[in-house]
Amino acid sequence: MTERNTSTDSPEKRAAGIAAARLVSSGMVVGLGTGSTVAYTIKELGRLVREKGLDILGVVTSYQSEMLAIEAGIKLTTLSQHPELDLAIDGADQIDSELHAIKGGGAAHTREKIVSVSAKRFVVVADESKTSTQLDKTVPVEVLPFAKELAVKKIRELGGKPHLRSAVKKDGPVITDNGNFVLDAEFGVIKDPETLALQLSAIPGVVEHGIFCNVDELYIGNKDGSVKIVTRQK
Ligand SMILES: O=C[C@H](O)[C@H](O)[C@H](O)COP(=O)(O)O
Repeated sequence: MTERNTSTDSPEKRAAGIAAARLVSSGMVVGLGTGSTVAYTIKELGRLVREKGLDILGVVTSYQSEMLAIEAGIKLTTLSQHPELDLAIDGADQIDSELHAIKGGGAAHTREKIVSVSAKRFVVVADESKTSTQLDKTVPVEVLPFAKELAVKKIRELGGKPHLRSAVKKDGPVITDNGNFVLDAEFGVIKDPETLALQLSAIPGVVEHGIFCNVDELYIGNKDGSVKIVTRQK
């Protein structure tokens, strides 16, 4: 697992995050992702709520995005109250040319996947450094603590090298918002993300993994403030 860069002062991330906020209009129920890029979207939506009367409901994907949304003044709802969302916006750790993404650098990918699949449209915001022709970053796999050894064995059988993610400023493993462990699995270049996604999902005790095959659009921010939009070919 490479070190997480959550710098909050990035012109590229800001450009992408703010551009995606323009997709949101009054009356929408919006999935709010987790991480430093979508944080710009959440703050911008908060500004539009306060200054322009934007009337939306948000569904958060983590404790972090919940706190940010509350601070921004965005009204929140739940998937129980609003099971179908108009739009979900989130960041990614890596995204390939066919818009397969790896997420979960912040261990939020389980709720992020549930929220993104609940949305009619899923938009990823990122800077250029996240783009790649093929996926080759470690894949975060959230597992029930009870199932850790089985998951390690099964991931090895799939050709992966799993490592239990360790906490920072706490001894022992990272515990997700759902009370589980995260295995970061190295697979080298992932030639067929959709097949690997299905294989990981089939392991008993795997709660969710970080391969996302449901991205509709990618907003790539540049230093000069411009944004390139890539749409998935269906
Ligand atoms: O678990 C975390 C999420 O999947 C994030 O959306 C992802 O790690 C990207 O975060 P950032 O925008 O901070 O690079």
